[in-house]
Amino acid sequence: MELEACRQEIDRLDQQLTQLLEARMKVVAQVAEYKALHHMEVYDPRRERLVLDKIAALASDKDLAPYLQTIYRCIMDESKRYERKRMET
Ligand SMILES: C=C(O[C@@H]1C=C(C(=O)O)C=C[C@H]1O)C(=O)O
Repeated sequence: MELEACRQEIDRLDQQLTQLLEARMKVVAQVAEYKALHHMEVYDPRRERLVLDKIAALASDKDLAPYLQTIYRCIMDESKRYERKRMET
């Protein structure tokens, strides 16, 4: 595939990813509300371990699993940052 065609495909996928990540963050905001109400910690290492294991299991190309897990660690870090911000207000 030519560079321009690859970049067009990346742009199309980024549009989908942005929508999905936005939807994920909206659910994270609901989790923050629940945790605030029930006096729970934002960071749940057990749940994060489960998410990372699930991502590795879901990856059809196993060579990509460690990269996807790194991306997910970053996503979950930002989820926690957003949860804490939501809990302040
Ligand atoms: C969203 C949650 O809060 C945090 C963020 C997580 C995530 O983004 O998947 C997972 C666990 C928590 O550390 C949760 O507890 O489910």
